[in-house]
Amino acid sequence: MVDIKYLDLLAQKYGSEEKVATEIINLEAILDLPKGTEHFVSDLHGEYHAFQHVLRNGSGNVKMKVKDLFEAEMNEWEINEFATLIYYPEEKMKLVKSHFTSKEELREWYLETIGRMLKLVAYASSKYTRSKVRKALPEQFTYIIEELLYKKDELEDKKDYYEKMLDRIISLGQADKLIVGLAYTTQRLVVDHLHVVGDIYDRGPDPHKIMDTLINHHSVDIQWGNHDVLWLGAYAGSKVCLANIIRICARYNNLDIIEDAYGINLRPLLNLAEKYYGDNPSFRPKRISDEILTEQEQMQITKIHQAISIIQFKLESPIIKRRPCLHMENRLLLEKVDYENSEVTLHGKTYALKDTCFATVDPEKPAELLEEEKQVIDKLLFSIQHSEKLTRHMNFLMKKGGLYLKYNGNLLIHGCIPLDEDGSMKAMEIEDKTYAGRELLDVFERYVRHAFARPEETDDFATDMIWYLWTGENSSLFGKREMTTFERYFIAEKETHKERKNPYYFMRENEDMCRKMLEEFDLNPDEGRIINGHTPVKEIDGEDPIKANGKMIVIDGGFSKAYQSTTGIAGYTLLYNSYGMQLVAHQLFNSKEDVLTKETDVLSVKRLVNEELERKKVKQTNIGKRLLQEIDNLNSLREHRYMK
Ligand SMILES: O=P(O)(O)OC[C@H]1O[C@](O)(COP(=O)(O)O)[C@@H](O)[C@@H]1O
Ligand SMILES: [Mn+2]
Repeated sequence: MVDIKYLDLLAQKYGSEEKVATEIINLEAILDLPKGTEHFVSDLHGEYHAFQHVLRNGSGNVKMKVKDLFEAEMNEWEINEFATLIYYPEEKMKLVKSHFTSKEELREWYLETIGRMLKLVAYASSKYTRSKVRKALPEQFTYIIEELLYKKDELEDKKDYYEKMLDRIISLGQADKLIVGLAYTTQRLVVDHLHVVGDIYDRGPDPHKIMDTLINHHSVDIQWGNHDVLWLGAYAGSKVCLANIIRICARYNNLDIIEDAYGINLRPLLNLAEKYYGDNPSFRPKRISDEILTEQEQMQITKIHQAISIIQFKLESPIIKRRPCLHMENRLLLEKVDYENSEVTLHGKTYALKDTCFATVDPEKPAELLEEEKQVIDKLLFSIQHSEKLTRHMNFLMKKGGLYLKYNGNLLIHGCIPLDEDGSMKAMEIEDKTYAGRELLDVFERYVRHAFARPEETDDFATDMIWYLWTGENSSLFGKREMTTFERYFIAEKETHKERKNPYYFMRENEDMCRKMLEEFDLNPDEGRIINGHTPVKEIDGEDPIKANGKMIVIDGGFSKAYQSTTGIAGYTLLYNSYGMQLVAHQLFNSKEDVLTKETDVLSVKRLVNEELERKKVKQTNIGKRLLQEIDNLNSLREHRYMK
């Protein structure tokens, strides 16, 4: 049954039969174009520069296209230099231009470079409609570029016309801007859509810059990682999440993110830290190699790190007590400590404590915050909830993000789908109802959205559930039995540091299990795949990121510098274009300067995940389905309004 009101609205939009017909023809043409390229990244962990690099080179896609076009006329060095110009046009142009000694030389370079860039843009845009390409062009040059792009050299007089146009661009001093514009257009065209499979935040120095990049990106979605949810939780009013994000920033020497990027005053916390804490080897910041810190700076961070960790441990206690359904009583560690003998008993075994810093802990009421601690955390919460930039970033995370995504037949999820040992979906009882599998993830997400919409409520169930998503056994984002933060600070025995993983992380090697999980999400197991982040793939030990006969792909390859020694590489990305899926393993990214001066583009090794038997078209994608629906509606409009 056609909804008449809806048709009225459509009729207003199109106005005439010809316009409806034109739109139908247009949409049908789009359906037959090859599917656009999807780009998957995960576990960026604040490594903005490395992320920028894979975005700018389209995971090697830009260079591949340059080679396709120019291999015959350019040598390897020239190809690399040209590719670098596409990645970092402003900086590279400055370097290149500094070598020229005459105006004529520069003019020649402009003519050749702009000519090549136009060819590249034409090639990269061949699978898009003109209107889509137009949107990717630099606004101020749209007209000129379109003239140049769609030129036909055969006509002599036209050739003249184009040469004149290029000459004028150069003489009017517009060539640099045009080159920059064309470079960004190319970057944009090689990747149609970006998926970020979680963990933008923590450990690395620039998550806020990544967020700004994503906000400006033409087409992106995000599957929240446990670290992203931790930041969402803090913003949504969870004090324990807030203590965690500051603790992690202190641990990795990233307090600048809190202070400078988000404008939060850490003075009250520092005062508290100075009052109660001294040096402590367990709390010295990591990652001090790239930045020399004075002894005094290190000491300040060490003290803050202790102060906020103790606040965190104290804040965990009341949540665990008021939420028995979370079954986290074994994490009431401050209560378990024997303060007199400085030891703790875990799973029946007693361990000596080391590097303790319990100056603010009252053994009688270990989880009680001092008045000063209360004030500090309340002030911090007020500041982060009023940080303009953080508000923007968190709203964006909510708008573009979710716990999982079904996209073009695949399931994208940061962590796991909690399973029992026997491979069934692990059930959890929440507020008197039992959930498992997809339903469990859906209810988790509802709590996140509920808490986010009510930032003034700090102790309600939904807010506590965000913390559970960070650290709880049944959390699809964490997926481990317990988070052993306390043990790693205070107990030497490594056996206590182990975080036992949910069976999912072993069973995902099995094809049938992956098929079952795809079905749980109503996806076709013959065609779909699960795309995962979260657990670093240890290439170094021979671990394969492509699992379960290609049904499971794990793309956490270690953008995070802190984890690169475990993985042996510097991150994976996944590309999915009309020909199939390819996994790209990236080698270490040193710096932009290295790329610019030595043309040492990060070496990337590509591996085929699958090849499509027939080139995939837009009509077989999510967007295609939407377009088909639109065409249906337009046909109804024609039938009901114009065909009498
Ligand atoms: O390496 P760190 O800073 O000690 O952090 C370890 C903690 O991070 C986690 O691995 C979670 O972070 P990831 O999502 O990046 O794996 C916890 O399981 C663990 O307790
Ligand atoms: Mn993670």
